[in-house]
Amino acid sequence: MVSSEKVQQWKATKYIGIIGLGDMGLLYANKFSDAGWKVICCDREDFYEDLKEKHASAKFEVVKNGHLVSRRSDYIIYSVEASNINKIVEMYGPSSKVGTIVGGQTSCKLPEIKAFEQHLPKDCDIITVHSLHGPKVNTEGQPLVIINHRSQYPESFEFVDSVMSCLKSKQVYLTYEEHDKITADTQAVTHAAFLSMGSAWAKIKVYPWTLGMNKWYGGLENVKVNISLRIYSNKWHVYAGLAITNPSAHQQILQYATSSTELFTLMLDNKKQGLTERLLQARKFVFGKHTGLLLLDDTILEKYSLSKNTVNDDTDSKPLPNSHLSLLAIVDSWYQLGINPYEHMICSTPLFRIFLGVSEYLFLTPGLLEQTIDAAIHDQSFRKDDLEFVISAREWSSIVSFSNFELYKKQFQTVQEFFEPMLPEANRIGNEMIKTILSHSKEPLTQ
Ligand SMILES: NC(=O)C1=CN([C@@H]2O[C@H](COP(=O)(O)OP(=O)(O)OC[C@H]3O[C@@H](n4cnc5c(N)ncnc54)[C@H](OP(=O)(O)O)[C@@H]3O)[C@@H](O)[C@H]2O)C=CC1
Ligand SMILES: O=C(O)C(=O)Cc1ccc(O)cc1
Repeated sequence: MVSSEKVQQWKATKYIGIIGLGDMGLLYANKFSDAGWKVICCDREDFYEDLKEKHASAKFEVVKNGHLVSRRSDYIIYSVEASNINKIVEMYGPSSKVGTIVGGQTSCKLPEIKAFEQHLPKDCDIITVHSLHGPKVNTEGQPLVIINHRSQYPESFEFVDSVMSCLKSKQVYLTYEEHDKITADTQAVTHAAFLSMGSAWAKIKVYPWTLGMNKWYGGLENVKVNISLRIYSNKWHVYAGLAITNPSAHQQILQYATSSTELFTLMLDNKKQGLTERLLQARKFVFGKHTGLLLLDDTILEKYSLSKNTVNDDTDSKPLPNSHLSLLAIVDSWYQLGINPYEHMICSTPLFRIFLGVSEYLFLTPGLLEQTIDAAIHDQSFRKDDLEFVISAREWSSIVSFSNFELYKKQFQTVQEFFEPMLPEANRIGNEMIKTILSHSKEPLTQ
């Protein structure tokens, strides 16, 4: 434990540098400078004048480029696009002050670590981080991974730990290999599922919340819509970077597409027994040891709809039962890959916990799985949607496995444009929904 005198001395003498003043860089710059650390930031040189003016009254300093940040900082954090990390570290890394500590915020650590090893002077230590949440989520209590990759100075690790402690996040210490394996299981496949839902709706030109009580109605459906649109309201490079640059993620996303295809085929072939047996095995593997309360309650989530309809508007219609293919497929994927999602809670993002929560609800609410299988086999109402969903899941998997950033961007932005008019409203409702879900799960899910 570092003494408070020591921390005060560091705050008075040391500088934290942030290269990349985008959403996450700005979050860190504000948090660290509010906590009394001296912070120097930069973004691209072209933005310097604008940023200097925009942040004129901030507690942190804006400088022209990464060289100027690097030569003065005692801890440098690269908070830039994953696909550019090598180029940017190559550019500014050699300007790092002698003996400084360097880290980054990119979501997959292998390319970042490689870039640091290749371009940083040998006298620099490498201690890198990853906040497992988006820039608008309260940092308190959320997982924050700290990777002590190379430190030759005894105080380096304590220093980074002290700086990070002002985020009040749950600090988790891993190697970069452990980090990348876990986040492939949690983040990458979660995003693949919600990206596929969104692109399926966009392809059939459906805004699901406009169909009244008839279709896509209820708490589980609200989660699907709100989380999907939340992802599409963000920047494509965040999702592309963490999926494409992480080799383990390719396998997870491919399994998700394969599970979707195989379950859908069983539905088309009317193989109720085969479908039931496969899903019961998956349930036993993933939720077999589950005890206690479920994380999510469908009724809590019912009010977070983008729909302007109220139940009374549609009293004659009954919601059509959904096959919930996207949720069946994730539990099947975990089973096929031998992943216990509860073991990854230390490194979970809010979206992953919500995805696990809705899957848990579907598989563990008495009678709901049986009712869903019945609908999947006998009711054709969601067949067209499910077909598009399967195609979308396979498309995303191909794009990721071919490491095609350009196609990823194009596919993402096409869907984004389709939902554009609704994104601000979806974000507002999604934020409220997430707040409610997180406040109902103070303790992370346990088994
Ligand atoms: N957003 C999220 O939810 C999370 C993101 N991350 C990761 O954190 C990193 C940053 O993400 P985020 O803040 O969302 O992304 P942003 O796009 O908001 O921020 C990245 C910033 O870096 C700037 N940049 C690019 N090149 C340079 C350069 N040579 N010198 C200085 N700045 C440069 C970018 O400018 P320009 O836009 O012009 O390229 C941009 O402003 C990514 O690797 C992301 O994967 C991690 C956790 C959560
Ligand atoms: O919660 C999620 O999965 C998000 O979408 C936000 C996010 C994006 C990238 C990260 O590296 C961490 C969190």
